[in-house]
Amino acid sequence: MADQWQREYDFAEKVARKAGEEIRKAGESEIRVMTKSCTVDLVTKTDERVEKIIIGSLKQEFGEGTHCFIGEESVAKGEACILTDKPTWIIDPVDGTTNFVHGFPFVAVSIAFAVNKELEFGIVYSCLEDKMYKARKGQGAFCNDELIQVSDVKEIKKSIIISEHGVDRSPEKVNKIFSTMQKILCIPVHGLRGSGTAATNMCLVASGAVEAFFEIGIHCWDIAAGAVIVQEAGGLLLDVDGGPFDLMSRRMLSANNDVIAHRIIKEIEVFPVERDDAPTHRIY
Ligand SMILES: O=P([O-])([O-])O[C@@H]1[C@H](O)[C@H](O)[C@@H](O)[C@H](O)[C@H]1O
Ligand SMILES: [Mg+2]
Repeated sequence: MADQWQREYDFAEKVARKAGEEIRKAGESEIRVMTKSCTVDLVTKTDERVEKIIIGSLKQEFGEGTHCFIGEESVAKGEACILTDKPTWIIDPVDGTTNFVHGFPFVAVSIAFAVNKELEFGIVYSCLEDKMYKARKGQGAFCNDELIQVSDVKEIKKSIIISEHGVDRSPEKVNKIFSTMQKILCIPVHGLRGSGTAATNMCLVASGAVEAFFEIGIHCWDIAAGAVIVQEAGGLLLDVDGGPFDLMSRRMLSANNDVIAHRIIKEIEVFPVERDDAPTHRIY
């Protein structure tokens, strides 16, 4: 069916815009900060409220029980994080919570939709910049309705690379992250960056502002929507060791092309993380 999931796609954009408005308004008043797995893993009442608004609106539009949901704050409260073949929404209500708390101006709403474990579309609304990124499988990627494309740079020495350090601050992991960054910086690349939101980082790859973004320790809700947007903009997704991308593995490299991707992979010091769908999963 040609327009299958079109209603879901259109509605997701509306919901993302509404969620972004809520986040912008909430940022104008005092923000109540709480923590999750550790003292640097922040969450606010806005994260929880916006997730409820998104899931509530989707249930109201498409009916209770027709779709499954994986939402960052619902999983934090103990809901399962298992991707099945059923139509499933994968939601990060506030990607860049630390940015939101500090007033650092990159915060995104990330909404993806998967069927038979395949991503059908992704919406990333970078709400403080008012940039609506979206992509549907096979139909290109857009920012504010303009077609976007990854950069055509193939020389690593002419690239900008993004990585992030996440919230797990165990010294062995931090050492590996910074050792990787040092090696990449000294290739040398033009620069290293990080916006503080994985969803936005992926949109920066998709729109050609940077050549690659990788992270070990991200979650499916941080990257599901961005994954469609990068691919539809002509980029690729891989595991950080060069194997196939696995949404639930918490390991992801997105790049403009395979030359840049494989040059970065040579430098990445991989460390173990528990999968999102592991039965004993602890949230980081
Ligand atoms: O917690 P959150 O702000 O939704 O998401 C975080 C952001 O995407 C950050 O860029 C990334 O480095 C972390 O790994 C994520 O957990
Ligand atoms: Mg996130």
